[in-house]
Amino acid sequence: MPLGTNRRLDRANNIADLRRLARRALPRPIFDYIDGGADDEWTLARNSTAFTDYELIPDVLTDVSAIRTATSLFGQPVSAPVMLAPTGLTRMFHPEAELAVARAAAKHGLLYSLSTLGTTRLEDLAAAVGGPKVFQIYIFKDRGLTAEFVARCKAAGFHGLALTVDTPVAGNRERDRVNGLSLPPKLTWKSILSFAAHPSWSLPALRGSRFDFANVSHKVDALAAGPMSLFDYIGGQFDRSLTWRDVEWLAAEWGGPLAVKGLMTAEDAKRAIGCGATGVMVSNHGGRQLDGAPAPIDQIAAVRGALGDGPDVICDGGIRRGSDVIKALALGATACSIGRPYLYGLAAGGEAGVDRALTLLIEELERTLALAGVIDVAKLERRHVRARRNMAY
Ligand SMILES: Cc1cc2nc3c(=O)[nH]c(=O)nc-3n(C[C@H](O)[C@H](O)[C@H](O)COP(=O)(O)O)c2cc1C
Ligand SMILES: CC(C)CC(=O)C(=O)O
Repeated sequence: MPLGTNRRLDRANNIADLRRLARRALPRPIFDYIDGGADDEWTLARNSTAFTDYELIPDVLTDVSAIRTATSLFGQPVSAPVMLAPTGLTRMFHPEAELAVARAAAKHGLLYSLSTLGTTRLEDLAAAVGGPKVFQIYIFKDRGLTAEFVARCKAAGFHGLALTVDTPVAGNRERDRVNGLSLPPKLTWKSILSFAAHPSWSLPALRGSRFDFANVSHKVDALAAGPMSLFDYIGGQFDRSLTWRDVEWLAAEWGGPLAVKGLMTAEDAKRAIGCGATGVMVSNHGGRQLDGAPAPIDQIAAVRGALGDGPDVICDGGIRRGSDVIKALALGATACSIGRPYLYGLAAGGEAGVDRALTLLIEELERTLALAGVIDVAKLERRHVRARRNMAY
């Protein structure tokens, strides 16, 4: 880790500070890949700003000397209602990649999820890091891969699966188009200058591949022909003919905790549970797919209302503060999941940076609970949150 990194991380007071550090650490096309969203990035912005439409209503004089944040997710005990969302291509952001993220999650007792398009083999991750973990599934045109993932996850001891259903085609990420982002990056004068200006990113990149989709590359060698955009990769490989029958098939084949990730409505949430899922991740992929989709936080109360108490309802997207998590829980979520917040930390300082991101969010969450006069996340109720405007929720 470059000298002074720890000091810079310690001085980061919030996720926005870590984002600034990540922006400095990464070549622009790589930062934009993390930070950006689809089309006009309306949904990306809305995911976070929607939290400001809710007020927290505190209780006072409730003796908050002991605060409890523990809960369970995908059937596993976790220390707090925050999980790490799956993110592809993690090695692009730091050479320690998924192992750094999973180690920091395990240190905090939080659930980690590994993407199908991660850059670490699922067996290697499971062998190296204890702690609750979930594998995220993209269904490829080569359907044999899906059955293979299920068998490999069972053998490696993954605790759950998340099936992503919001990516039949790639969202239109214009920052990536403008930057000409490709895998591996094309060497143009502009990209060479950007990489040269960020030696702490570029030198490890020269020593090893940062662009290997480690869990699928034995079957899918699409990148071998040379640089390819993510749009072309997804267009060529992902199966767009998915339907609810595939959820039924996966639930039966896996037989364990399964969340459908990327749905937005109470009706679809009910269908997911009807097909055998044990939970849902209410998500628009962090504003990277359908621009114009509503913010997950605005859908939580309806989804919980439709599902009743049992299933996991995870609010995914836009969370930047511990208080956001508290609002989601009061509206009915079991937990929240975060993507960019930990990736900013990773880019800023590897495992220590992810640790910093998680520490900040958990401290904020505990402080918010104490200030709201609630001693246990399980005791958060609808009356602790109020729509600021005249919103139907
Ligand atoms: C760089 C990046 C890569 C992602 N890769 C995946 C992925 O491989 N599979 C997936 O289901 N979601 C992926 N996502 C979406 C996240 O799982 C999550 O839904 C999103 O980041 C939540 O929004 P947030 O970043 O505001 O927390 C990715 C998000 C980012 C930022
Ligand atoms: C490798 C990508 C398909 C990962 C992803 O889902 C994303 O960039 O949002």
